[in-house]
Amino acid sequence: MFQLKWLWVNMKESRAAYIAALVLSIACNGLYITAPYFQSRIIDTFISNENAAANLRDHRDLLIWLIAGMIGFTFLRTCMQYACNMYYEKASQGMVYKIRTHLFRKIENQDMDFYDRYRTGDLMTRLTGDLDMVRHMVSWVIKGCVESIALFLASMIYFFTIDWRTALCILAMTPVIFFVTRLFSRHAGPAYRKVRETSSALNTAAQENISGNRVVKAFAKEDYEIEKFRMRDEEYRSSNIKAAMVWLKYHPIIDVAAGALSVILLLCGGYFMIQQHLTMGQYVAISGLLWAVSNPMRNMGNYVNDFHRFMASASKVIEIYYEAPRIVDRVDAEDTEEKLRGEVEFKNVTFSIGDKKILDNISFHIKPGETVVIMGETGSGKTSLINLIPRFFDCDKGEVLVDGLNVRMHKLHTLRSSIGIATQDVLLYSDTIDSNIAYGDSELEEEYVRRCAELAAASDFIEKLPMKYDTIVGERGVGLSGGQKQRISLARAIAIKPKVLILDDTTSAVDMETEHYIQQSLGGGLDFECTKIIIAQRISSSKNADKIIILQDGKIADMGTHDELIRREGYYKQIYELQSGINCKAESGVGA
Ligand SMILES: Nc1ncnc2c1ncn2[C@@H]1O[C@H](COP(=O)(O)OP(=O)(O)OP(=O)(O)O)[C@@H](O)[C@H]1O
Repeated sequence: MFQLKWLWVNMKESRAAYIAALVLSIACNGLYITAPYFQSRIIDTFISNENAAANLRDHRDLLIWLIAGMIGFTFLRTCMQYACNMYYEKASQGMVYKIRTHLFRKIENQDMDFYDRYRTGDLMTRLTGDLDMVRHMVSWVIKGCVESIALFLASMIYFFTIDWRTALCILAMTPVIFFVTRLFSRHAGPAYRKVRETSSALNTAAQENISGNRVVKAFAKEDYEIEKFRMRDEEYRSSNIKAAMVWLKYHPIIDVAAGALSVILLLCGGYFMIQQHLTMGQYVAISGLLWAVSNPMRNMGNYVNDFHRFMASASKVIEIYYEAPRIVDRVDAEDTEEKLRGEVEFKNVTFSIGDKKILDNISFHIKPGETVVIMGETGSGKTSLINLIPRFFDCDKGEVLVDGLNVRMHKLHTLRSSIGIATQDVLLYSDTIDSNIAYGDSELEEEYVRRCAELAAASDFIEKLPMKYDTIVGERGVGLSGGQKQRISLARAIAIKPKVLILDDTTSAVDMETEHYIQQSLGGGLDFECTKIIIAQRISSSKNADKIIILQDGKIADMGTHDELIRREGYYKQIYELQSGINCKAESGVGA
């Protein structure tokens, strides 16, 4: 029942409103017995009484009071019900708002590996469907249970005050309902957990499909994907049917038991009326209020259903709610704001993901303002290496230092906001080009945004777009070519005036001429001093670098300047010869 405790904790600010709503609920449902009470008094005094005509003549005031009471209490109950629903809504919306904001903050602050563990569709389900179920629990299920219990108790107390024998006969059905509901509850839990899992799988399939629609089209795999989605949909459908069948199996028993109450009343109530333990007015009052006993019995199954749905959803929400990132600010972290110069050093760094060693004993030093190019075969660990600088991951052994201070000792926000990264997978937001470059900084001057675009060789194509810098790019940059997206991503990294600029294969999709222009810009065009770490595969990118690091299977295979490396046998020399066509010429010479 941790889920219920968790709800209570999260209701802290809305607790008063919620308790007020619960109290009003109880009062409202208690008031349901007033109408039958007045009704029975009217019948017994003015209709079925042998002196009814005389009573009507002599006690007209009483009749008026009884009718006024009936209308007055009904009106009061309606007003209270209105206020009560308002409080429920306010409390539940307030609580869900708080949980949703907290969840989103949690997801935002998670480590990189969190996003490997959870799929986007699943996270979306937690933020939407699951949270809605939590709200449903607060504003509907608990409300319904409290109202049902209040109604049931108030009616039963009223029945006992009328005639304990008839009340006991009606109460005799309760154990049957209780037993059946318990049996149902045991089977409903697993069924609804399955529904929750299949719903998440369905959302994930839809999300991955929609975001990967280009690949689907490119491979003409629409039918394959439709079939895959249909299977998820089928699983979701059958899990829902199975859960519904559990309820359907028990529902008739509960319904028959609740319906039997009318027969019991007819037989027992009729008998006790003949025995003069009950008056006609009292019989009518019990009969008129019988629904207040049978409805809660019927509804119990629905509440149990919803309760299990809530338990399954709340468990998923709670999992993320308490998920703590491992990479956080240390208590003794230094605030190095304004002081960073851009010096980067790796000292015997080893890094693994799971059991797999990705980087092994890496050591190098980059002075502020230097340009360093990292090269190596695909999968050699280049991206993993640069990921350690802004602490997207922490290394297992050794130290990564920025300005002589271990990155773990920097405040995360200061460290990351001093590093500009243009990642390999370019992500643009469905917003204007201007907003994408000035990402999250509405104060950034338009002039400066244009300057950054110029440095990234993006201004020419932006100026040709229909709305120029106000052109809205589609989701993830749809509508732009790969090279155009890369250049906007580069402009965005430059716009924060970083102390360390990291480019992960950022110019792989641009033509040689544009790449040359970008190199010139980065070389002397920036109006701020920064260290550049560039992952590249082209010799044209590394020729003028202060240092080139060659990675091979997570180890530094070689390091030096362009001139030094082409004099040595190895990966760099091979790449150099390949790209400058030396081998080809030699080969063609041999063949001639
Ligand atoms: N999240 C991850 N979980 C497990 N292994 C990973 C993960 N990310 C990377 N790897 C592994 O780490 C190794 C290095 O990957 P990395 O992306 O750093 O290489 P890279 O040199 O940048 O490759 P590329 O040039 O293709 O971008 C690869 O073998 C890869 O499979």
